[in-house]
Amino acid sequence: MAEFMTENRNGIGPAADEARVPTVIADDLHIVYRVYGTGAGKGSATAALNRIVRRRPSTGVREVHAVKGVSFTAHRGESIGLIGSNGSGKSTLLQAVAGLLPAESGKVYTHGQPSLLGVNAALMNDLTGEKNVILGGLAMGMSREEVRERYDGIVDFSGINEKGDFISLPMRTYSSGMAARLRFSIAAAKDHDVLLIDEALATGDRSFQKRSEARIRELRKEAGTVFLVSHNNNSIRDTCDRVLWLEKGVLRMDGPTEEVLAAYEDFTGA
Ligand SMILES: Nc1ncnc2c1ncn2[C@@H]1O[C@H](COP(=O)(O)OP(=O)(O)OP(=O)(O)O)[C@@H](O)[C@H]1O
Repeated sequence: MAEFMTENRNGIGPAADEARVPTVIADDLHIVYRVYGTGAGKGSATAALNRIVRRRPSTGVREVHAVKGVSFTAHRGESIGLIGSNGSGKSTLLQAVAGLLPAESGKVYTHGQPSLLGVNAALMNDLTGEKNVILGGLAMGMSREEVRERYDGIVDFSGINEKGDFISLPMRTYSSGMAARLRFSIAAAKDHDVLLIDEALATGDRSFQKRSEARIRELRKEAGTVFLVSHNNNSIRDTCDRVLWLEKGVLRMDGPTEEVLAAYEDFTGA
């Protein structure tokens, strides 16, 4: 890994690079999804039954090459935005950094345990918000004592109780925005080595977004690295100092937020 630590892909000189601690290194990373049973026109139940009866293998494996040779080095204290058109590979890259998707080739190195905070982060719908706060805290490695100490802070931050005592109701009674806010609040209660956020900010209302942006800035100060996937350029502008722009799985640009956003806005005509 040492050889990657001096690598300079962010326009920063080797001396400055050495002083900084790398937290995530992606080295020529390729991610390929395989979708089985996609033989054109052969997806019907009758066709499947015929194949089973004749003991023929299922037709067609379609490969989706979602991330193509991406390399970058992230450092402690950085907040990095991931931008790009729909389907450009942002969520896939985030999941690979979180260790949830295997690399087809290339490698991801991480310092510490990355935590993925996405709109799909698993909370239990049938349990109350209160129980989910406790379980979520324990699942992130907090002690019972720490969870107890931070419980009120998490609930206040989420704003779930602003419109009544929702925290004692099952999560299935929450709107999607409320659920996303609670997820963010649980995850943000802990100092993460590497915090990966997928569109979480887009789901809350404006005042919650402001609070989350402030919390992301704090997390950065507390020496973590934050990755944020968002289609909202203003959220990226407010929170990130560096941006990776993916297009069709390829890392098209990696640099300071304003430079990359300007090029991206040119590209999208925004
Ligand atoms: N589970 C999956 N199986 C097969 N293909 C997938 C799967 N998930 C994503 N893909 C494909 O991988 C590519 C990248 O998808 P990904 O979700 O990473 O893009 P994205 O940049 O996050 O998109 P968006 O901005 O729309 O959320 C797309 O072509 C998508 O169709």
